[in-house]
Amino acid sequence: MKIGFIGVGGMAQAIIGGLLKAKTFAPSDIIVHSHRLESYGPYAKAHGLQTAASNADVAAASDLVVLAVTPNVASDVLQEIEAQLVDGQKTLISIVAGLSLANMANVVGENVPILRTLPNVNVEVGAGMTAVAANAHLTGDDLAAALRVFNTIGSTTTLAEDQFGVFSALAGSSPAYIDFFIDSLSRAGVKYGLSKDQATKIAAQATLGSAKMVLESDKIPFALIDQVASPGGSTVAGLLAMEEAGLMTAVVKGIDATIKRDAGGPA
Ligand SMILES: NC(=O)C1=CN([C@@H]2O[C@H](COP(=O)(O)OP(=O)(O)OC[C@H]3O[C@@H](n4cnc5c(N)ncnc54)[C@H](O)[C@@H]3O)[C@@H](O)[C@H]2O)C=CC1
Ligand SMILES: O=C(O)[C@@H]1CCC=N1
Repeated sequence: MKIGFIGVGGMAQAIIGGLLKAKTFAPSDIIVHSHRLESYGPYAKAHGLQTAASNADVAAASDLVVLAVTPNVASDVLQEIEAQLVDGQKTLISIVAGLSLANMANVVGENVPILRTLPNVNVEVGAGMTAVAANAHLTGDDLAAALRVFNTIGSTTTLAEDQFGVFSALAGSSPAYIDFFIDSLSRAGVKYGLSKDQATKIAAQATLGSAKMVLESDKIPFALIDQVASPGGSTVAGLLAMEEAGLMTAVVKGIDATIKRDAGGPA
């Protein structure tokens, strides 16, 4: 089975990196094309991937065709590959935020099996979180093959398309927000004399462990907060100071802005 990527930017490289680490595909079964050979050529060579001369050539050579371009060019690119997809023999996988199954079918035809996905950058280390929605033509072994791509590089969840906006904020964009939090913790460590490198490792490991506790213990986050905050202790003093500075409101406002922009609002 061959998988082709149209667009070889940050997200496509995160997916390819995860797939290579998980050995889901051999490098020679991954085909790439983007619009600037000088940027994707050296990347493909370094990882032993095949390159194609055009978007249409990627689609012609692949069983799974991953659309990984920015939303503003997605429709034009789909028009370029429509002839390769129209007979319904290949599966189109989109990672484009805000692009619906109906939008895609309007361009490539109603018979094409399509998986709409919204992965996050953590797929690169096999710890991704990907939302998926399949159209009616993607079933059986073809659906299993498309889902396997994302199941080998993290978790997947099937989602109604009208929930992709909130998912995109909570999982697609949130690695940036969580990294912002880790960097803020780390900076506070630097304020008190730790080196940036050591403070970042400490903050990142604490974040990783806390996420594991939420996923693996049967406790909700608030119960875990109470477990850490000793009566009369330092943690409750910190929590109250963070809340006075508006941490929860800041996070919710950030998610509001993310969802608004994903829905086509102003930047
Ligand atoms: N960065 C992230 O964490 C996530 C991104 N996404 C989606 O992934 C898609 C790509 O995002 P990024 O990788 O962040 O952007 P990027 O700007 O890093 O990559 C876009 C790629 O598309 C290529 N491209 C542009 N026009 C093209 C054309 N006409 N034909 C072929 N290739 C073309 C560019 O050369 C580049 O390789 C977007 O639609 C975004 O919504 C989805 C989930 C998470
Ligand atoms: O920033 C963006 O538009 C994309 C969508 C989710 C993550 N990155």
